[in-house]
Amino acid sequence: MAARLGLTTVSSLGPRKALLPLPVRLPSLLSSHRHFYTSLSSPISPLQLVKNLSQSQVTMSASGSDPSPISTYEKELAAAKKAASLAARLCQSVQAEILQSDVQSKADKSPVTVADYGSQAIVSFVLDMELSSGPFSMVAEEDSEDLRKDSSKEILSRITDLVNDTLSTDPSFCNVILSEEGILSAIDKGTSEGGSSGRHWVLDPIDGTKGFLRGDQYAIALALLDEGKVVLGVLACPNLPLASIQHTTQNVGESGCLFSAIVGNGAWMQSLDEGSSPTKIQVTSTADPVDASFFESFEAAHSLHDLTSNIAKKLGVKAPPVRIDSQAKYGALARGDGAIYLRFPHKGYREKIWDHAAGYIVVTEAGGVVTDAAGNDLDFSKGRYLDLDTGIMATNKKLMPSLLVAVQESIKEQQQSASLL
Ligand SMILES: Nc1ncnc2c1ncn2[C@@H]1O[C@H](COP(=O)(O)O)[C@@H](OP(=O)(O)O)[C@H]1O
Ligand SMILES: [Mg+2]
Ligand SMILES: [Mg+2]
Ligand SMILES: [Mg+2]
Repeated sequence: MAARLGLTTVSSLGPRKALLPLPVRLPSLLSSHRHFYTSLSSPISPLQLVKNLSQSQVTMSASGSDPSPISTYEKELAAAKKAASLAARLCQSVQAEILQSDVQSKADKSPVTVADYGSQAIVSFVLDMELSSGPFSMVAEEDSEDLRKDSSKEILSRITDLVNDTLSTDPSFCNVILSEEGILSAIDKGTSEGGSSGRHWVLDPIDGTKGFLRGDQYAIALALLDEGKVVLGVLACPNLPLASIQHTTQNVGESGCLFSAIVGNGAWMQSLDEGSSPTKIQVTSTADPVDASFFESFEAAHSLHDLTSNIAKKLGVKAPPVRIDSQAKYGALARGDGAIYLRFPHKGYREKIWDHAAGYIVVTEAGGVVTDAAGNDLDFSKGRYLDLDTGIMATNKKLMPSLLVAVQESIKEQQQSASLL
C-alpha cells in the first residue's frame, strides 16, 4: 500500500482579464455583494447576473447512478461542490509553481500559502453568491489579519489575481472581478464561532498545507452544520488517485477526487473533472483485523506514530500504516481503500472542527463510524474546537468494538509507562 503519494500533473490558469476603467455600480438587488467588485469586464445587468448564477446551479437528478431522492440540502450541496472544485483549481495552479515567497508563517508558526487564502476567498464568495438568501455564517481556518499588513501588499495582490483568474474559468463568474478589499472581506466571512443553533458552513481551505507544500496530498474540506449537526460535506482531493490506493506504492492513473455526502443520502465520489457523475461509495466490510490496514498522518507531529502502531499490533493488523496528509484519509477510508484511520495528537493539542467535519460525514454516510478515544460520537456544536477525549478513530461498524478495546488498552499502557519515567 502507498506509504506516500506524490504529485499529479496540473494545469495552469489563463491570462488575466483587463479591467475596464469605469466601475459598474450594482443596484440594491445585489447590495449584499457590492463590496466584492471593483469593476466588471463587460457591461452586464444585475438581473442578468442573477440569472446567470441561478442557471449555473447544478441540480442532481434522481436517475441513473446519481444520489436520490432529492434532499433538503440539495441546493447547498451543488453550491458546495462548485465552490470546492473552483478552489481546487486555484490550489492546483499554485502547487504547480509553488514559490517560497508564497509561503507565510502564522503566529502559531504553522505555514499558510497564497493558495490557503485564495481557496478560502473563492469558497466564501461562491457560497455567498450561489446561496444569497438568508444570513451567511462560516467557521473557517484563515483570517485576513496578516494580509492587511503593509508587508503583505504583494502577496494580497497575487491572491487577488489568482482568485480572479480562477473565477474567470467558470461561466457564471467570468464577468466578475474582485477587488483586494473584496478578497479580504470574503476571507473574513469565515470568522463565525459556529455553535449549536442555526446553519454554519465549516471550511478548511487547504487541509494538509504541509502536504501541499511537499507536493503530496491535501484537501479542500467544506461542511455544513445545521443545529449543531454535520448535515453535508464535500472533500476535494486534487492529488488523490481515482483508483484505490490500497495496493499501490505509486501514484498511478488519473487523480482528482470529489467526495460528497448529505445526511441520510449516502456518500458519493466523482472525478474533479467537469461533468463527471458521482458513484456511491462504502467503507470496507472486512471484520478481520488481519485484512485491515490503517491510515494516519504523514506528519509525526500531528499524531503519535508509536501509539498507533501499538494499537494496530494489538488489534492484529499486519499491513504497515499508510501515511498521507489531510482529510484525503477520510475519503480513502470511505471508499474502502483501507479499514481504519487513527489520529492521536500530542497531549494538549485541541482539534478544530474544520479538520474533521467534512471527512466525518463522508465516512459516516459511507457506513463507517468516527469517534473519540472513548468511543463517543464527535460533537461539532461547541464552537471552533472539538471537545473530545484524547484522539480520533474511524473504521467500519464491525471493527469498531475491537478497535475501541485496543485503543483503550494502548492508552492505558502508554500512561503507565509515562508514570514510571
Ligand atoms: N500538533 C498537531 N497535532 C495534531 N494536528 C495538528 C497539529 N498541528 C497542526 N495540526 C493539524 O493537522 C492538520 C493536517 O492534518 P494531517 O496531519 O492529517 O495532514 C492541519 O491542518 P492544516 O494543514 O489545514 O493546517 C492542522 O490543523
Ligand atoms: Mg486542516
Ligand atoms: Mg488548512
Ligand atoms: Mg493550517
